Amino acid sequence: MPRYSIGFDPVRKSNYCHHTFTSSTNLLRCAGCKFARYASKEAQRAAWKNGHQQECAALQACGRIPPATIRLAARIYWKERRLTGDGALPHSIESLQHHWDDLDDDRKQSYAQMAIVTREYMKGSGTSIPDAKDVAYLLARFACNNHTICDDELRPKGVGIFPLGAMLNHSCTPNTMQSFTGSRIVFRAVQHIPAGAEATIAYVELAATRAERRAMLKANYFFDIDANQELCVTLVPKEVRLDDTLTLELFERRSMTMDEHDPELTCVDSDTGSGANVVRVQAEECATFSDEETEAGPSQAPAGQKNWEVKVQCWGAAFLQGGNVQNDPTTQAIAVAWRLATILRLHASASDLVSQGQLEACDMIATALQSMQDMQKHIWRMRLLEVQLRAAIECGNKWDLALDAARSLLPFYTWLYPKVWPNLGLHLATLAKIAALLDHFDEAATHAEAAAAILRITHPEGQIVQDMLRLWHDASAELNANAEE
Ligand SMILES: C[S@@+](CC[C@H](N)C(=O)[O-])C[C@H]1O[C@@H](n2cnc3c(N)ncnc32)[C@H](O)[C@@H]1O
Repeated sequence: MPRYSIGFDPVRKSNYCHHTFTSSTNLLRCAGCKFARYASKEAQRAAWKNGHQQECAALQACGRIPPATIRLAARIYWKERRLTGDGALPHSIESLQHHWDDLDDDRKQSYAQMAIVTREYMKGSGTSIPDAKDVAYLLARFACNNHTICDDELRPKGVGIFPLGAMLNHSCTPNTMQSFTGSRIVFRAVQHIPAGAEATIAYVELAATRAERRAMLKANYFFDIDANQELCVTLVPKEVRLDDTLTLELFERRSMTMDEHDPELTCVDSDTGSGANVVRVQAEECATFSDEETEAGPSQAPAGQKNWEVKVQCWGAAFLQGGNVQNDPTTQAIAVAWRLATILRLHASASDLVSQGQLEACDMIATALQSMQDMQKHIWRMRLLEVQLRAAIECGNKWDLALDAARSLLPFYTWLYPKVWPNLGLHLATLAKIAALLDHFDEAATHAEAAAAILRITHPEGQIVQDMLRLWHDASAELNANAEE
């Protein structure tokens, strides 16, 4: 099955080959477009045959680098024209869902404009140009079917269409994950899958509330995780063990009921067990507040002003547990919403500061976390801690703070991700490294061992597995030496 992939721009200071997607410190630059980079002469020759010949001419004529999706669309046409000679796209691409009829007018318009840009760009190659409508549909297909090609630490390198991989449906409790070996997509089982079961992946970030995941899936993939529907599913022909790579062959139409056991995330503190009803009481409450803080407290934002929209439904409970909620839910909800609006504002400002390398973010996050003492299992506490961890690592001298943030994040990730999942493995690896740096060898050994156990499955060829095994070994040796003293 052919695959189509394109690298992101070099402005991201990437050091990977545009054909094989392997990293190298010694890349050859294309003498024509001066954009594409290759790990070897062989890779360069293969890329040339796979569409770079036309791409190179188009890039030179264009004078700037178009966005990755536009380059990918053009590349597919060039590659397929070479294969079929008539410019028609193969059935494996044509049969991918585009959901055109579900798109609103703005999005249709946006794809139509991108199609015009794609055609303009393709003109520079001297080849014939596909119909604008076909290009717009192809771009719509990308949105529901493409995969972001990432490195082992989940940093994006490029984008690709893998027609067979695009057959996998979404589940919030997936049994499979995708990873990349060079430009190849590989699906690995993250749990035991019996023969005949459906293979599923996660289309969206799993560390999100159910309401957020549902909204993202509706907006981008046009289905509702609450609705049972019949659709084409990908089956696993024979039993797959936990760390096996999947062979996907069978397709069948089945009714989907996969979301029944999807855990619902709320901020309800499971220790107290209270508050669950409050979430229901407030289920439809939604308040919009001005971004400006006023002494009078929350106020409805004037039209046109930047708003924070705060949905009370998924987080009101823990905070409200002490209050007499049944008597006055709306007042209570607005008070909570106001507090959360402040937290969201601090989170957004601190994230901006960290991206710009400014380190006041740590103090800002500390203030926001302080105001969430009574919301221990709240999703926004997790997000604040994530920014705090990034900020503390960026500082380079706040390792105690980084360790505290990483420790506090672990229960969230253990709770939200499947037991074997790359984000969980990578977080354990970060935790192990920080603990080792601060001479907490016991903790470093425990987390490095746990990280290696997960990453061995999710990244079997990754250097990170070797790093974790070495760290585990070294930290254990330090512990033994300390015990003998
Ligand atoms: C990448 S395609 C997956 C393959 C798709 N089932 C097909 O037959 O072409 C993504 C589309 O599949 C459908 N889909 C994927 N997961 C689903 C799910 N859990 N429930 C309902 N529809 C789903 C949605 O229409 C979505 O836009």
